[in-house]
Amino acid sequence: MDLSLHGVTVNAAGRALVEDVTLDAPAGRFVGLLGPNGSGKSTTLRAVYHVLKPAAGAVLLDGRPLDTLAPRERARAIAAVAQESHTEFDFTVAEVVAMGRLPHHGLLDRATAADLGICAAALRQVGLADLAGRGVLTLSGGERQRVLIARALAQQPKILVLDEPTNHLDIRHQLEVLALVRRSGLTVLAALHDLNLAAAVCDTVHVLDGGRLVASGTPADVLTPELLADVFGVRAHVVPHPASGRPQLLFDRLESQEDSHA
Ligand SMILES: Nc1ncnc2c1ncn2[C@@H]1O[C@H](COP(=O)(O)OP(=O)(O)OP(=O)(O)O)[C@@H](O)[C@H]1O
Repeated sequence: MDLSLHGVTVNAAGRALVEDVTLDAPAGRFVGLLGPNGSGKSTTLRAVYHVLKPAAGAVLLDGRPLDTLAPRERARAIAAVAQESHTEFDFTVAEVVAMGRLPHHGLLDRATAADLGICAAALRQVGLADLAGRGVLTLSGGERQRVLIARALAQQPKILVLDEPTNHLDIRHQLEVLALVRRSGLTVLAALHDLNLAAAVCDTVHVLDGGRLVASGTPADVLTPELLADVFGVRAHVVPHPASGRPQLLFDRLESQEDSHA
């Protein structure tokens, strides 16, 4: 399913948090949303998973405006893993993942054998099958993050919206989760802070700065030393990864940046 944003503006507290954002996430592509802290990544994603309503513009699924879809239709199309989504209730891991099946049933319907199979497969995919009976409050931050990804996969959406999906994950799990999401074949729109991971995994990236899109294209086109200096205020060298050929960034030490300001 194609996801596109057309001129999306989101206002709050009397100002535009994001303004006139237009981007496409074509079916099956992994699209990264990059930008410094406070640049509007989460706000943009919230407009996509319908927690915030754009003041102008539209979010389109296969060309249909998101707000013309019924809530259940939206929930079947889009699964989101938001930043710091946490629960105060001590549900088991299996119960949290089973919540991903709700858009496919009524709230009071019992889970079918097929649902249980889908949930078990999602937990296996994130490497947490052994923790199905554990209370989520007893999990580490990284384990909890993987449970939320399993819940999103169990939802069997067409589009995955991920806000910092590798937050809390160690390096092996960062690579595994992103590879798993890529293999899923779903349309993915993900806010990512790690620019090297973004360069390794994204088909296209879009960079926000001060609530506006300032660059869009392939990681190689976008992640240039000039953009990294202008938008992130860092000096970086871009080198090809020796195995994949994808761009990788080597950052200068802070001292040498201070020297350059002297
Ligand atoms: N409800 C709100 N009311 C007022 N300001 C808000 C609200 N939500 C977000 N903001 C502001 O909007 C800007 C963009 O926030 P957002 O969370 O989208 O940025 P981000 O790029 O995801 O940042 P980070 O990388 O730090 O997670 C920030 O300056 C933030 O303080």
